[in-house]
Amino acid sequence: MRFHVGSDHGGVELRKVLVAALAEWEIPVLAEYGPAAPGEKADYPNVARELAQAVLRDRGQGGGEDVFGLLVCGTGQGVAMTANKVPGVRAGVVSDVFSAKMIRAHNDAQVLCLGERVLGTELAKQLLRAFIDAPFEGGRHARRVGLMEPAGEER
Ligand SMILES: O=C(CO)[C@H](O)[C@H](O)[C@H](O)COP(=O)(O)O
Repeated sequence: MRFHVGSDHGGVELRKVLVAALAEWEIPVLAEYGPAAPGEKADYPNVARELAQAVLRDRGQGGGEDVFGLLVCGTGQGVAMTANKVPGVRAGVVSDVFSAKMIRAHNDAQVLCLGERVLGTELAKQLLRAFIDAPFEGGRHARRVGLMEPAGEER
Protein backbone atom coordinates (compact mmCIF):
# COMPACT_ATOMS: atom_id res chain seq x y z
CA MET A 1 0.00 0.00 0.00
CA ARG A 2 1.05 3.58 -0.69
CA PHE A 3 -0.72 6.72 0.50
CA HIS A 4 -1.44 10.26 -0.53
CA VAL A 5 -2.08 12.15 2.74
CA GLY A 6 -3.83 15.50 3.09
CA SER A 7 -5.48 17.80 5.59
CA ASP A 8 -6.71 21.32 6.07
CA HIS A 9 -5.57 23.43 9.06
CA GLY A 10 -8.11 21.61 11.24
CA GLY A 11 -6.40 18.28 10.62
CA VAL A 12 -2.74 19.09 10.28
CA GLU A 13 -1.64 17.86 13.72
CA LEU A 14 -3.31 14.48 13.28
CA ARG A 15 -2.03 14.28 9.71
CA LYS A 16 1.53 14.57 11.03
CA VAL A 17 0.92 11.86 13.63
CA LEU A 18 -0.46 9.54 10.95
CA VAL A 19 2.36 10.27 8.50
CA ALA A 20 4.76 9.28 11.30
CA ALA A 21 2.75 6.09 11.89
CA LEU A 22 2.93 5.21 8.19
CA ALA A 23 6.71 5.73 8.28
CA GLU A 24 6.95 3.49 11.35
CA TRP A 25 4.96 0.81 9.49
CA GLU A 26 7.17 1.27 6.42
CA ILE A 27 4.22 2.30 4.27
CA PRO A 28 5.27 4.91 1.69
CA VAL A 29 3.70 8.38 1.60
CA LEU A 30 3.61 9.49 -2.04
CA ALA A 31 2.74 13.13 -1.33
CA GLU A 32 1.32 15.39 1.37
CA TYR A 33 -1.36 18.00 0.70
CA GLY A 34 -2.34 20.96 2.84
CA PRO A 35 -0.68 23.28 5.31
CA ALA A 36 2.56 22.59 7.14
CA ALA A 37 1.21 24.00 10.42
CA PRO A 38 -2.22 24.79 11.92
CA GLY A 39 -1.59 28.54 11.65
CA GLU A 40 -1.49 28.23 7.88
CA LYS A 41 -5.08 28.07 6.59
CA ALA A 42 -6.25 25.82 3.76
CA ASP A 43 -9.79 25.24 2.51
CA TYR A 44 -10.64 21.57 2.92
CA PRO A 45 -12.46 21.18 -0.45
CA ASN A 46 -9.34 22.19 -2.36
CA VAL A 47 -7.12 19.77 -0.46
CA ALA A 48 -9.60 16.88 -0.67
CA ARG A 49 -10.23 17.32 -4.40
CA GLU A 50 -6.52 17.47 -5.22
CA LEU A 51 -5.83 14.33 -3.19
CA ALA A 52 -8.79 12.41 -4.63
CA GLN A 53 -7.70 13.24 -8.16
CA ALA A 54 -4.13 12.14 -7.38
CA VAL A 55 -5.38 8.81 -6.02
CA LEU A 56 -7.47 8.20 -9.14
CA ARG A 57 -4.62 9.26 -11.41
CA ASP A 58 -2.15 6.87 -9.77
CA ARG A 59 -4.62 3.99 -9.60
CA GLY A 60 -5.24 4.43 -13.33
CA GLN A 61 -1.62 3.59 -14.05
CA GLY A 62 -0.11 0.11 -14.18
CA GLY A 63 0.49 -1.25 -10.67
CA GLY A 64 -1.43 1.61 -9.09
CA GLU A 65 -4.05 -0.49 -7.35
CA ASP A 66 -2.08 -0.21 -4.10
CA VAL A 67 -2.52 3.59 -3.99
CA PHE A 68 -4.88 4.98 -1.32
CA GLY A 69 -5.71 8.32 0.25
CA LEU A 70 -5.89 9.55 3.82
CA LEU A 71 -7.67 12.85 4.52
CA VAL A 72 -8.02 14.67 7.82
CA CYS A 73 -10.07 17.75 8.66
CA GLY A 74 -11.79 18.87 11.85
CA THR A 75 -14.52 16.25 11.59
CA GLY A 76 -13.51 14.24 8.52
CA GLN A 77 -16.90 15.05 7.03
CA GLY A 78 -16.05 17.92 4.71
CA VAL A 79 -13.10 16.13 3.11
CA ALA A 80 -15.20 12.98 2.65
CA MET A 81 -18.06 14.91 1.03
CA THR A 82 -15.65 16.57 -1.37
CA ALA A 83 -13.65 13.44 -2.23
CA ASN A 84 -16.88 11.57 -2.99
CA LYS A 85 -17.79 14.16 -5.60
CA VAL A 86 -14.81 13.05 -7.71
CA PRO A 87 -16.32 10.30 -9.90
CA GLY A 88 -14.86 6.90 -9.12
CA VAL A 89 -13.63 7.85 -5.66
CA ARG A 90 -15.08 6.12 -2.61
CA ALA A 91 -14.24 7.92 0.62
CA GLY A 92 -15.54 7.06 4.07
CA VAL A 93 -15.33 8.92 7.36
CA VAL A 94 -15.09 6.62 10.37
CA SER A 95 -14.58 6.81 14.10
CA ASP A 96 -14.74 3.11 15.03
CA VAL A 97 -12.44 0.22 14.10
CA PHE A 98 -15.22 -1.96 12.69
CA SER A 99 -16.25 0.70 10.18
CA ALA A 100 -12.62 1.43 9.27
CA LYS A 101 -12.28 -2.24 8.34
CA MET A 102 -15.62 -2.54 6.57
CA ILE A 103 -15.21 0.45 4.27
CA ARG A 104 -12.31 -1.51 2.77
CA ALA A 105 -13.70 -5.05 3.05
CA HIS A 106 -17.19 -4.36 1.70
CA ASN A 107 -17.14 -0.88 0.11
CA ASP A 108 -13.65 -0.96 -1.44
CA ALA A 109 -13.00 2.59 -0.26
CA GLN A 110 -9.78 4.07 -1.59
CA VAL A 111 -9.85 7.09 0.74
CA LEU A 112 -10.04 7.09 4.54
CA CYS A 113 -11.27 10.29 6.19
CA LEU A 114 -10.70 11.12 9.86
CA GLY A 115 -11.58 14.01 12.17
CA GLU A 116 -8.84 15.55 14.29
CA ARG A 117 -11.41 17.28 16.50
CA VAL A 118 -13.25 14.00 17.04
CA LEU A 119 -10.57 11.38 17.58
CA GLY A 120 -7.69 10.79 19.95
CA THR A 121 -4.41 10.03 18.23
CA GLU A 122 -4.21 6.41 19.39
CA LEU A 123 -7.70 5.64 18.09
CA ALA A 124 -6.88 7.41 14.83
CA LYS A 125 -3.81 5.19 14.39
CA GLN A 126 -5.93 2.11 15.10
CA LEU A 127 -8.46 3.23 12.50
CA LEU A 128 -5.75 3.72 9.88
CA ARG A 129 -4.23 0.33 10.71
CA ALA A 130 -7.62 -1.40 10.45
CA PHE A 131 -8.21 0.23 7.04
CA ILE A 132 -4.77 -0.91 5.85
CA ASP A 133 -5.16 -4.48 7.10
CA ALA A 134 -8.61 -5.18 5.62
CA PRO A 135 -8.52 -6.36 2.01
CA PHE A 136 -11.55 -5.89 -0.21
CA GLU A 137 -13.56 -9.12 -0.14
CA GLY A 138 -14.87 -8.85 -3.71
CA GLY A 139 -17.66 -11.26 -4.74
CA ARG A 140 -21.13 -9.86 -4.00
CA HIS A 141 -19.52 -6.69 -2.71
CA ALA A 142 -17.86 -6.00 -6.07
CA ARG A 143 -21.25 -6.05 -7.77
CA ARG A 144 -22.69 -3.65 -5.20
CA VAL A 145 -19.71 -1.32 -5.42
CA GLY A 146 -20.21 -1.29 -9.19
CA LEU A 147 -23.81 -0.21 -8.62
CA MET A 148 -22.60 2.94 -6.85
CA GLU A 149 -21.33 4.43 -10.12
CA PRO A 150 -23.51 5.79 -12.89
CA ALA A 151 -23.77 3.21 -15.70
CA GLY A 152 -20.77 3.16 -17.98
CA GLU A 153 -18.31 4.79 -15.60
CA GLU A 154 -15.33 2.80 -14.42
CA ARG A 155 -14.87 2.27 -10.73
O1 LIG B 1 -14.01 19.99 9.76
C1 LIG B 1 -13.82 20.59 8.75
C2 LIG B 1 -14.67 20.44 7.57
O2 LIG B 1 -15.43 19.28 7.65
C3 LIG B 1 -12.69 21.51 8.58
O3 LIG B 1 -11.58 20.94 9.26
C4 LIG B 1 -12.77 22.95 9.01
O4 LIG B 1 -11.58 23.19 9.59
C5 LIG B 1 -13.91 23.28 9.91
O5 LIG B 1 -15.00 23.57 9.07
C6 LIG B 1 -13.57 24.41 10.87
O6 LIG B 1 -13.00 25.50 10.24
P1 LIG B 1 -12.20 26.67 10.99
O7 LIG B 1 -11.63 27.51 9.90
O8 LIG B 1 -11.12 26.07 11.81
O9 LIG B 1 -13.21 27.41 11.85
